[in-house]
Amino acid sequence: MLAGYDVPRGTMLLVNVWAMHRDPSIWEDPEIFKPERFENGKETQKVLSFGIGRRACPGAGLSHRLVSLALGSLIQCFEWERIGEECVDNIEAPMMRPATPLVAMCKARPIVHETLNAFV
Ligand code: HEM
Repeated sequence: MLAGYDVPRGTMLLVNVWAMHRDPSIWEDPEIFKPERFENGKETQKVLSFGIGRRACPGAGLSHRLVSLALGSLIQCFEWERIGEECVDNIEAPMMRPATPLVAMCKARPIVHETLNAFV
């Protein structure tokens, strides 16, 4: 029995986490980018990107660190610029890709040259 439904043993259940993460009965302004909603651990228990419970992703801690490191490095080491004036298109294509690719220009910041020069 699961949420009132009789689910036979061995049934494969697919959870629509995409829809749950955009459910207005669970989130305030679900479509708005509001990273502050997660400040001080608020709302983090509602994020299911890594699953939940006994079969949750054991790589979640590693992934959080790696994504933070990669994003931080991209921001710290490069200056980023859009190459057009059009607004960023948030419409998604299947598999959560943007429907229109975001094309940007990046330029290494001086810290990158200084760091690389230190090794030559
Ligand atoms: C952004 C990166 C990642 C995401 C979004 C992600 C997401 C997930 C999800 C949704 C599951 C299924 C949980 C469930 O069945 O309820 C899972 C399972 C799993 N993940 Fe990840 N994962 C990521 C990275 C990693 C990494 C880096 C590792 C290993 C180093 C890893 C190892 C595993 C393993 C072994 C399972 C199976 C756990 C089990 O069935 O008991 N994942 N992951």
